Amino acid sequence: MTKPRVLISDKMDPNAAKIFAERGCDVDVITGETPEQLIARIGDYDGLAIRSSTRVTKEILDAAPNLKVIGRAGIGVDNVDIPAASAQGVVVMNTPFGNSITTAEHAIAMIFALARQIPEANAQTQAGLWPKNGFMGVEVTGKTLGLIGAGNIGSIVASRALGLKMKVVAFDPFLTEERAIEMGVEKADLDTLLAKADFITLHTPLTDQTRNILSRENLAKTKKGVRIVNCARGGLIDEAALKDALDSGQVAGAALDVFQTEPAKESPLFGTPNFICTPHLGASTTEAQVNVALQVAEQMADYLVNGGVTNALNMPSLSAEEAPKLKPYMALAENLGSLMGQLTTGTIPRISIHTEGAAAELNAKPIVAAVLAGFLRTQSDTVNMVNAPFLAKERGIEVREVKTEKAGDYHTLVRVSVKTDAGERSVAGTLFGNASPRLVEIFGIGIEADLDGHMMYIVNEDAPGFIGRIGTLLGENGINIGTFHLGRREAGGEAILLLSLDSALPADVLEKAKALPGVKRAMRLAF
Ligand SMILES: NC(=O)c1ccc[n+]([C@@H]2O[C@H](COP(=O)([O-])OP(=O)(O)OC[C@H]3O[C@@H](n4cnc5c(N)ncnc54)[C@H](O)[C@@H]3O)[C@@H](O)[C@H]2O)c1
Ligand SMILES: O=C(O)CC[C@@H](O)C(=O)O
Repeated sequence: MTKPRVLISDKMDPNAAKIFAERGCDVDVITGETPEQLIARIGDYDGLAIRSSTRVTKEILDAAPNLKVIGRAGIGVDNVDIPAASAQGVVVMNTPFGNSITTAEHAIAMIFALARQIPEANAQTQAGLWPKNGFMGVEVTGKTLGLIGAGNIGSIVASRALGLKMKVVAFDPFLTEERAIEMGVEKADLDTLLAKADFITLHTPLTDQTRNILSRENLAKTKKGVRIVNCARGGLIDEAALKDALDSGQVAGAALDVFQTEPAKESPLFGTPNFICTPHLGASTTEAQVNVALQVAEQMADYLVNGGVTNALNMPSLSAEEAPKLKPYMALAENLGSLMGQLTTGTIPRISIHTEGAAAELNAKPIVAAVLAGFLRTQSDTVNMVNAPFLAKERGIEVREVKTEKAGDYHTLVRVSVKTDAGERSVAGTLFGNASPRLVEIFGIGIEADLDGHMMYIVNEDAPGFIGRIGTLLGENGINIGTFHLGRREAGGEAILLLSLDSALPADVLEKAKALPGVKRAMRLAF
């Protein structure tokens, strides 16, 4: 088996390259390239490991037919076009915890830097001014910290602030009352936070809801003399309004690690008294960079080598322990989806995936994704488990998951049903010996068959002599039958025949099969 190839395109701790090599990947470290250079190179790689400098655009993805995974050594993935990656079936992963402590500590450092004006005092002291009387600070003890965003980083900031004897008021629409109590913070709405906080620190992603969360209007609602820290994302604060608020004294100090446009080589805020900044250094500690580099390499190698999925933003997680257990189910699910896709025509408004018995105890998301991939691959050969759920949504297909823990006739069963113009139709399969996928039902008719390679599907009237006729037709045309499976509703009623063939069925032979007496439907299948 050829080794997966990985490109590390941003400056990253050398442990990442070491881990990739140890886990069976060929790795190249080529940083600082232009987008054009990356476009020329990326076609050779299965994995791309990045920090924040590489922008993974649709143009780069279009030039990357072999790419399977993008790994962000860090949290924010705003430099990756995730919809384009998903559409192309590329998994996007991040390392959501590796730099949280470091970034939280940067926010705390910024709070102190503002409270005691350390950068400016340092600059003037080193300029020989000894400005002993120019820098009257404030204590943080007893002050109220307004936390906007109480996730991983926000909650670490809150615990550090509580240790510094600050009171913490948090605004986060997803923060429950119980979690707020556990964190020791007061849950508040945004206006209350703005009115109460002596310091405000932001820890949300940049979304349509959080963009300009500190807008001109909201800055005007703050307590006069508030100090503001942003170590999350540029765009959360209206920078022009912040400049005016600093000038007017409404805001006594502001510390930004992140800017609306980065790299921020110029800004109206530069040079404003009581404004301090760092060049997106929130995650820049030795510890955090080792953490995220190790994590991203482990996660990406696990995916490329074993199929394990951790911290993916566009695919359900699948641990390396779960992967082997789920693997035969995913093969079964994909085959059932593919069978259904080949047997049905017209628009499909709904697909239901029903797991029963042992299958119902498993993580259903990968099974569902595999059914959809199999189903949609009959319409497009670029479909995989990553983009299938997005494509299904795009095509207006409602996807339902149903679980029945009690086993029926089979100890484990996956059933795929679709809504068609002719009503609900379903196919079902099981695993023999917990390992071998086996079809057990087509459209209400019991039939046991392996779905593999070239196959032929026939619906006919159950009558004597039919099997001989089809055998003769195939034999006369040099087509060898591998396996032969029969099922019927009742004697003399509708019967189905599934044949595995040693070679593809030519179109003219298919036409002759369709013309045989009693044949209602005949088609080629491929798995
Ligand atoms: N400066 C840096 O170098 C650096 C380093 C790491 C992370 N970050 C950034 O810090 C931010 C926070 O990271 P995290 O790991 O804590 O993320 P997280 O997902 O754990 O937490 C984000 C929190 O924001 C909350 N939130 C979402 N929408 C909100 C809204 N409209 N109003 C208020 N709260 C809202 C969420 O409920 C969640 O609790 C991210 O933007 C990340 O990219 C920056
Ligand atoms: O890689 C970096 O230095 C920045 C990381 C940070 O912005 C993140 O979102 O993790």
